[in-house]
Amino acid sequence: MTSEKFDVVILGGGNAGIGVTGPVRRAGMSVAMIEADLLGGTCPNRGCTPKKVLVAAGHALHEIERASIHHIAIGKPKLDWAALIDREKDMIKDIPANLARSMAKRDVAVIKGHGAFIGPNTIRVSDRELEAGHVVIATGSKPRPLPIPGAELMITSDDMLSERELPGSVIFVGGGVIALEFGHVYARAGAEVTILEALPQLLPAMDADAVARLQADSERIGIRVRTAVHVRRIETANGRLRVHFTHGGIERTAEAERVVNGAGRVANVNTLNLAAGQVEHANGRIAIDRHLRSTSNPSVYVCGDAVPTSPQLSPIATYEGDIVGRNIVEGPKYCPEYASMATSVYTVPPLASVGLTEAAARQNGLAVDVHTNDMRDWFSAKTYAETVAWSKVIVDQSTDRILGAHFVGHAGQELVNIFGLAMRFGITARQIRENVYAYPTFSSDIKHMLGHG
Ligand SMILES: Cc1cc2nc3c(=O)[nH]c(=O)nc-3n(C[C@H](O)[C@H](O)[C@H](O)COP(=O)(O)OP(=O)(O)OC[C@H]3O[C@@H](n4cnc5c(N)ncnc54)[C@H](O)[C@@H]3O)c2cc1C
Ligand SMILES: NC(=O)c1ccc[n+]([C@@H]2O[C@H](COP(=O)([O-])OP(=O)(O)OC[C@H]3O[C@@H](n4cnc5c(N)ncnc54)[C@H](O)[C@@H]3O)[C@@H](O)[C@H]2O)c1
Repeated sequence: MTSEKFDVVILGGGNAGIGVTGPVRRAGMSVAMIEADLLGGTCPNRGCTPKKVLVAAGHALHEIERASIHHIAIGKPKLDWAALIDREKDMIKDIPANLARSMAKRDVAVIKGHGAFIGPNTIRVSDRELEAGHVVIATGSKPRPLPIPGAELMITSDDMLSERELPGSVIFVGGGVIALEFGHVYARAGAEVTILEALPQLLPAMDADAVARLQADSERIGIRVRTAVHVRRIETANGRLRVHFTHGGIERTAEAERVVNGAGRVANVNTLNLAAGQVEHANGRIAIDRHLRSTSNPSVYVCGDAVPTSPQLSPIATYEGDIVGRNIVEGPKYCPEYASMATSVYTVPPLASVGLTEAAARQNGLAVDVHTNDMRDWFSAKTYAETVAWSKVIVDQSTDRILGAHFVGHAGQELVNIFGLAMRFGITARQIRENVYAYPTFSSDIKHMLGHG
């Protein structure tokens, strides 16, 4: 076996891995990227992008549901699920080839196959051995394996994005982002949806008041939600699936055609032979320092969903990849900063969030002004007949800076970015209020969301 030499070998060609290539190639380093499956990874092929195509259809159904408020008469809509899945697949089909072209243009050697360590600076892929100055682990995440009998009967988000037949009923184990986003699409398409969440609150990391609004609107469209459950086992029953769980100390069951693993995702690092790479890890979590570097092997960096401590989001994967790339070029100088990273749960209406929740701000002992608004009576919300239009903005009393902003509906998935920008660049609540906004837009409501100062 011959050994090839590269300055940087990247394991994984998703957002994180691609993010690394910019800085290291600009510095003239030689780069190999090993990708076992589709270039682009989860976000464009099995995540954000195809999911949003389904969400857009759910949004259209939501608008149709409220057409009568605008005095538009429409018959009962009928969604052709198989055609929708075909549309989704068609929209993403060229992405891996386009990315391959862009990596070739960047002079990145893309190698197809599964890479794993055979030494601290050596990676094997098929019958090739790559000697690397630096190795980057950008291998993403996979659904959390659940240690319960019948776990193998569950499907995953990958299956939901591919199955051309709409199931009549679905149970989600876990009430996080995947359950809510897909649950909204399925419920609007006509499926019975049940969500079983272990903790007392859906979307446990999100602001409790925002989640309460979203839960109420999810129940309005027929989604059954049970929180604080303990899922015990799953079994087949007359061609369906039966989930056994306890709720309030009482044994219960729920049945559906499909049961989905929506219980979170864990770093996909267990087939990398980390021991051979001298990469310290415990329970599937690689030990890293604040520069995203392995604490035991200084040649190894980690970025994206494979990082066990940061939010698993596509822009964060790209951002961490860029930081790792810059740390490889300049030495370990840069640390990721997550405080102003906005995120959105693409339900219809969406829940969008940036910064601290109210509970976290209060736990930190900060003196805060909390501006909460139910905006359903505001002109903009009434114009569009919004079912939920809610905001909460948390402002630091001493600095007048934004600490957190949370929205349900009211174009919150767009407005949240304005608040992320304000947080990142220290724009104060007063300055946000003073800005002049195009009218009538949802953004023009921002100044009213912040009270009168
Ligand atoms: C259903 C779903 C919807 C989502 N929606 C959103 C959203 O709307 N917004 C958002 O911000 N985030 C969303 N996410 C999260 C987002 O997709 C991820 O955070 C992001 O894609 C992570 O990028 P990554 O590069 O770290 O990992 P990935 O994109 O998963 O890339 C890792 C790559 O490594 C490859 N690989 C793994 N092991 C090896 C190996 N040993 N050798 C070679 N290659 C290997 C894999 O094949 C994969 O291509 C969603 C996720 C899911 C599952
Ligand atoms: N819009 C987006 O940005 C988006 C969309 C989809 C997925 N994602 C990413 O993908 C990742 C995975 O999504 P997800 O929804 O699977 O995870 P999640 O972390 O959002 O939610 C998992 C939920 O499952 C619960 N849970 C865990 N074990 C359980 C059990 N045994 N029984 C019942 N409930 C259980 C958790 O308490 C949590 O509420 C997320 O981290 C998210 O960042 C992002």
